Amino acid sequence: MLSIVDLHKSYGTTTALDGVSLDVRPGELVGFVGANGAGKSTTMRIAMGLVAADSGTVRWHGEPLTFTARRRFGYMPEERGLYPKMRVVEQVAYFGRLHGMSRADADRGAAALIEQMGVVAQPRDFVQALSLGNQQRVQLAAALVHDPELLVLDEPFSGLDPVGVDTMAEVLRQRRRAGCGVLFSSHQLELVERLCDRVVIVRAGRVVAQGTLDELRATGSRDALEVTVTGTDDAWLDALPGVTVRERDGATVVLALRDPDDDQAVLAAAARAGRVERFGWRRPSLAELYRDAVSAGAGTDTSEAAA
Ligand SMILES: Nc1ncnc2c1ncn2[C@@H]1O[C@H](COP(=O)(O)OP(=O)(O)OP(=O)(O)O)[C@@H](O)[C@H]1O
Repeated sequence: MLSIVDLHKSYGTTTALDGVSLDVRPGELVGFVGANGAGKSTTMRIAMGLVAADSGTVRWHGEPLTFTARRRFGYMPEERGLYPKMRVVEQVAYFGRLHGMSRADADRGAAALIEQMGVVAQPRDFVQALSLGNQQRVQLAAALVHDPELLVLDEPFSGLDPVGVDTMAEVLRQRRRAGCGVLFSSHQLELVERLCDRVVIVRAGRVVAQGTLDELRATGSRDALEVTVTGTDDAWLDALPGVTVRERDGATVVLALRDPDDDQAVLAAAARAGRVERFGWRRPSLAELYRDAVSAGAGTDTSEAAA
């Protein structure tokens, strides 16, 4: 297990990290989300030993991280790091050898991964001749070739086409099944919601929420009531105390109820006003949970470390 504990990091007067703690367990996909500049890349760089923290620790299975342990990690940096004048398979195999693989194993592993990642290229093509999305697939292959125990991926989905996203997601699921822990950052919250076992939300260098989606739902946004009524305007809502309109879209309103047991009164009022086409509770999406967590005053951390 990777344990990141209370990382602090400043660049001059800019506080990049202000006490970030998170864990990544074997066989677990953890989504790392937060606004631009929130501190995701800095956390990942410190975990990979590329940047020194001002304070805090990074542990691997309870021990301080060593160079040998880090060789068992796979990393996809945000700034990417391919050699443009190397050929595609040669490039991936090179990363394998850097992680201690024999030439034969690295060559074999590289060729298999290039195929699995669906890279559109000839083996003898130079990396620089590939489209950005294909370079990104090569970059993931380079992070995976030595069969790492932990993957740290900085925005692996950005810039991929929909098929590339599916391929990348399936590869990550496979690694999870094989017991690999995965920490990846992303701004694509629907994807994170679909893929992750746990989510860590960071804001201005602090973790403001972390846990499974159910844990976040238990402490974050309450469920919303979605009602579609035709043949009327919104006036039927006026007489309902304790009901707030969160969203409106044509005949559909999304409501927050102070007392969830008032839902039957809402249904009765809607039926009196017009034709009720749809009525039901909706669980908050990760996007809604995220908005709640990063809004001022949020501070929900359901991790054991925070308990
Ligand atoms: N090398 C650096 N020198 C100075 N400031 C830096 C450096 N690296 C990061 N920062 C600052 O630290 C803060 C955190 O940046 P970081 O790149 O970790 O955010 P992020 O969450 O990865 O953002 P994004 O989603 O845009 O990639 C930002 O204010 C950034 O400007």
